[in-house]
Amino acid sequence: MTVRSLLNPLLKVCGATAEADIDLLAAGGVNLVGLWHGVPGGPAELPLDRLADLAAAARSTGRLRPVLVTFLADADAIADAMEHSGIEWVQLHAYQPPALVKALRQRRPGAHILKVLHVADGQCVEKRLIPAYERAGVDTFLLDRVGLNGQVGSTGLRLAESDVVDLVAGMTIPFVLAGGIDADSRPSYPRLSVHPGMLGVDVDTAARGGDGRFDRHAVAALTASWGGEPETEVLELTVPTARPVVVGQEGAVAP
Ligand SMILES: O=C(O)c1ccccc1N[C@@H]1O[C@H](COP(=O)(O)O)[C@@H](O)[C@H]1O
Repeated sequence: MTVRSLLNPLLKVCGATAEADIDLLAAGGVNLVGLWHGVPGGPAELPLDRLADLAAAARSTGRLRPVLVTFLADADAIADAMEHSGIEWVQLHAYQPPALVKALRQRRPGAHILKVLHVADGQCVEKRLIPAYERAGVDTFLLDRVGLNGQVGSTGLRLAESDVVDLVAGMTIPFVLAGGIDADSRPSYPRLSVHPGMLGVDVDTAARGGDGRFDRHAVAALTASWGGEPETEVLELTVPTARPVVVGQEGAVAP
């Protein structure tokens, strides 16, 4: 086991669809790239072979870790996509139950499972399920806002720190913050951004320009504000005052 110290959160950017996206995000200092599979009708949806191509392209940069982002609710289909693409991190971005997490954990024991918790009208929809998700094998929770019409994912709507700070206090595993994160939003999270359990931030809308494509200036502004340190360098740091995270095998991060 390695004790890991993060000076800044990891930066994840979601929805790459081309090798040029991967190059832009890697050059911009991003740590994790979200690749969609099983997001029906989504503009960044990838068939399995493209998922595998882009995952390989991300790994080949030496700094970008691919994350499968999915609405799928079938553990075997998710595990098959992970096996096919070689992706070890998965973001369950919908209302998949703890039983699915448990089944996926059995199929992929070394995977890093991120489970999204949705916040609507200031309340976490899955609040009562948090202990069950932890027992089922979730590694990290991802906090995101539900859109005004029930939209899930890429709402561009900011979470209020006061809505989630108590929620985070009851968790036994790390969390990633999402929902309208941009280069100016860090001061809105004075407590969460220094919380020992905060593993990273996840961004879609604010990484893009007016044309909907990733924009290198927007990505550079996110990196400057939120961090995005190379994981390999982070692993070598030992700063007593930084937030500690324990890293087990490659890709498995636990508190
Ligand atoms: O980006 C999407 O459209 C998307 C689709 C399906 C699942 C997740 C998706 N994105 C996630 O949305 C949040 C926050 O996005 P934003 O910065 O508020 O636009 C983030 O967790 C993305 O992974």
